[in-house]
Formats: sequence, structure tokens, C-alpha cells
Amino acid sequence: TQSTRPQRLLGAVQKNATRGDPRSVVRAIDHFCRHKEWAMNVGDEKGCILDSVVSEVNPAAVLELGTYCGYSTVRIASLLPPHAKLITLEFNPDFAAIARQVIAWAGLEEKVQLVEGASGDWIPKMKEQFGVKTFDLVFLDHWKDRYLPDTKLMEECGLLRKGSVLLADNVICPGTPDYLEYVRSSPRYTSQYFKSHLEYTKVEDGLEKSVFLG
Ligand SMILES: O=C(NC/C=C/[C@H]1OC[C@H](O)[C@@H]1O)c1cc([N+](=O)[O-])cc(O)c1O
Ligand SMILES: [Mg+2]
Repeated sequence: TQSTRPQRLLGAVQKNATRGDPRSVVRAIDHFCRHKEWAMNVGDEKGCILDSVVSEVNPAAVLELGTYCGYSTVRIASLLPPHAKLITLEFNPDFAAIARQVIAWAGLEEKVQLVEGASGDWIPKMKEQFGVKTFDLVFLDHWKDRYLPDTKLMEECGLLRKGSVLLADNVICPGTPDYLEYVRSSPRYTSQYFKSHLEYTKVEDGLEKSVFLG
């Protein structure tokens, strides 16, 4: 039977990356996506911006919305201080199954909790299920029409504190216009756009970094 693109991406990791070496996993996925098959990872160019924000925030608690194959999960987790935790939500069970193996190949299972299900269902349960108080950093990379409702939900559930950083992928392509309008016009956020390109292409895209002011 025909393999899926995520399965072929995992194969490229297992073939070309070194077990326990997150940077080699990132490099193997980028090579696969640039030279074999495009896939919707944040990619190397926007990935560098992601790395710089993670390093600047130095978060103890991170939430990622939209795991896909675990590329950004590995990038983020590889930069976390000891005892820091990353919870990543993925709705699609096939993607989740691949991501678990990519995260394991990178040797980052201890730092990552992958949760399968819908963000709208899980966000209200974060505190009781995972003992989370607030998130220092949230990376939004899931369905583009869920960025705004899920951000409002995180506010309502008290998951954001003064200084929490939201970093959103694809604010230009595919685009998240309602989210962008909200974080840029709300007095509760200070927002900054990092211009870049859609992963592995010359199409404009960018990341929006928004600091919650409490
Ligand atoms: O839809 C995107 N991401 C959300 C993914 C949604 C699907 O994967 C996770 C979720 O379970 C759903 O099945 C996306 C799309 C493009 N794109 O160019 O179409 C580029 C990107 O960086 C993206 O994150
Ligand atoms: Mg994306």
C-alpha cells in the first residue's frame, strides 16, 4: 500500500539523522522538504526566528498548537532548559503517530508531552490534567481559523500571565487575518511582525510575536 508523506518524512529522519541529535533531525527534515517533498513544517528560515524567540523567553512551560510531524516540537524542545516542559497538541492521529517517532529519534521524549485531540477541548483542561499554571510561550501553528478562538480561550482559562509570549506561524500565508487584527489592536498585547517566507519557498510569510500584558 502507498505510504503517506509524513511516513516518508519519518523514513528520511531514520535514514539520515543521528539518534539523540535534534539538530540532525531538523537538518534531515529540511533536506527532505527542500529536495524531495514540500511539507508544512515551520522550516529553516522561520525556524531561526522561532529559535531566537525560544532562547530569549527561556520558557519553563511551552504550549505548541499543531504538532504535525514534530519538526518545530524538536526545534523548541532542543533549546529548553532542564526540567522545562513542552506540551504539544495534535488533532490528527496519523500525524501524532509520526511525530512521536520523530521526537523519540531526537531523544526528546522526556521534555515533550504530545496530546492527541482538539485544542478547543484540551485548553480548558490544561491545569487539571497537566498541572500547568500558565504558559511562558505558546507556538500557534494549527488550523488558521483556530488561532483567535483558542487565544481567547487561553485568556479565559487563565493560562496566560503578564509577559507570556504568543508566537504565531503563517500570519500571511495561508494567513490568519482575524487573529492578526486582534493581537495588533488589543490593548492587552504588544505585537511585532517578523517578515520571512513560507517554508521552503519564496512566497512571503511571517511570524507574529505578541506579548500578553495581563
Ligand atoms: O494548515 C497548516 N497548518 C495547520 C495544520 C492542520 C492540520 O494538521 C494539524 C491538524 O491536525 C490538521 O490536520 C499550514 C498550511 C501551510 N500551507 O502552506 O498551506 C503552511 C503552514 O506552515 C501550515 O502550518
Ligand atoms: Mg505553519
